[in-house]
Amino acid sequence: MTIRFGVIGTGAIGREHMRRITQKLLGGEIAAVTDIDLSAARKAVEELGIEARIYPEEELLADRSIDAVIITSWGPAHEASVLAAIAAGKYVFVEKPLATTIEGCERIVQAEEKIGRRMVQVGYMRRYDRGYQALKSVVACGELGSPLMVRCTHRNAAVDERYTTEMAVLDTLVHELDVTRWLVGDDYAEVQAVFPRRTKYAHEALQDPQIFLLRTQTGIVITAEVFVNCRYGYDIQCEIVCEEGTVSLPAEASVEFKHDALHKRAVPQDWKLRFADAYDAELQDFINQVERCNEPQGPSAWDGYLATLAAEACVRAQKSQGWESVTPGISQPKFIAGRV
Ligand SMILES: NC(=O)C1=CN([C@@H]2O[C@H](COP(=O)(O)OP(=O)(O)OC[C@H]3O[C@@H](n4cnc5c(N)ncnc54)[C@H](O)[C@@H]3O)[C@@H](O)[C@H]2O)C=CC1
Ligand SMILES: O=C1[C@H](O)[C@H](O)[C@@H](O)[C@H](O)[C@H]1O
Repeated sequence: MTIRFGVIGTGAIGREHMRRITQKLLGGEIAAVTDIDLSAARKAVEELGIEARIYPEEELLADRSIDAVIITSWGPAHEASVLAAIAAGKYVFVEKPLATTIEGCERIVQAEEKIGRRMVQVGYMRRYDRGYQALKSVVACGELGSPLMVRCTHRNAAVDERYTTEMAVLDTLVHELDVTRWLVGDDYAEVQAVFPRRTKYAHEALQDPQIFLLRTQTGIVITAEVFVNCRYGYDIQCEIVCEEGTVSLPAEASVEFKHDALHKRAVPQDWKLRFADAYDAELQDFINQVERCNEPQGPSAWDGYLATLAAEACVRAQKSQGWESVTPGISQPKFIAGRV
């Protein structure tokens, strides 16, 4: 059976996911697309050279021939589309964030709870990256003892004038917020923000770089740096310090040069390439589960809620410069309990 997908939002990553499902992955096809700007949807279909229906979101979600939806619209639009897709009985892959408000995430978690099964997978693709999966295996097997500290770095070469101080959390740090709790198997208790000296390459309204301290419920302390005008490339680092040793995310495989008295290797420049295999793996997993009428196995609505909850506390910490607590307002659904 080929899973017929409807895509909601045909911008940068929406087109990326349409291309990978059409040209690379197995078992899925793009049967319908929509966008708040239908001409953008039409252009995306034409560029990909596929036959797909183009119609408003309401019609797409009412179309019984569509098995599942992929939501790659602008973050604030996610909640409404996810809730409508669940109500229409369609499986949902939604790009991060699950929703841009805690209340929106709670409504989605409760909508799933009402039907008693998972329908949603959130696009926190780093859990599908082989390097992060290797990190998690080492921590989980306990050969280094318990994790005590984690050091993360999330650096982009440059961002434009529209990028804000809050987006450093809501768009960027949110990847570390999801993947780190998954790596150490522990949830956050409190967070703090520290602002170093600003780089001259940050536009006037942007604090850059930023450092976040997060303490988990068992006392693990995570230092997460976000630096979005680092100039030299897209540099993602993660080191976990345990009682008897450390384990680090491997650098992406790339050739090494020894030339002209220098020993050098390339730094990745683009998140699309750095995590290309992880995007493929998360969507192939989603396709496979939907094909078997199984619940999605990737990051759940509950994971998406906890990421947004921590992100919201980080945004509060940006303003207060003090410790801000991370306290869930709802309980974990029973059908998700114990799954990390
Ligand atoms: N997992 C990852 O590594 C990445 C995730 N993302 C996430 O994907 C989402 C989209 O990001 P981009 O593709 O970079 O944005 P974009 O701005 O390139 O595309 C967004 C598209 O959504 C459409 N749109 C906006 N509101 C809509 C609505 N209410 N209904 C339908 N369509 C609507 C816009 O017209 C546009 O075509 C964001 O949530 C972003 O955080 C983006 C880049 C990487
Ligand atoms: O989701 C993403 C990308 O995956 C990059 O990791 C971030 O740097 C970017 O800010 C965000 O849009």
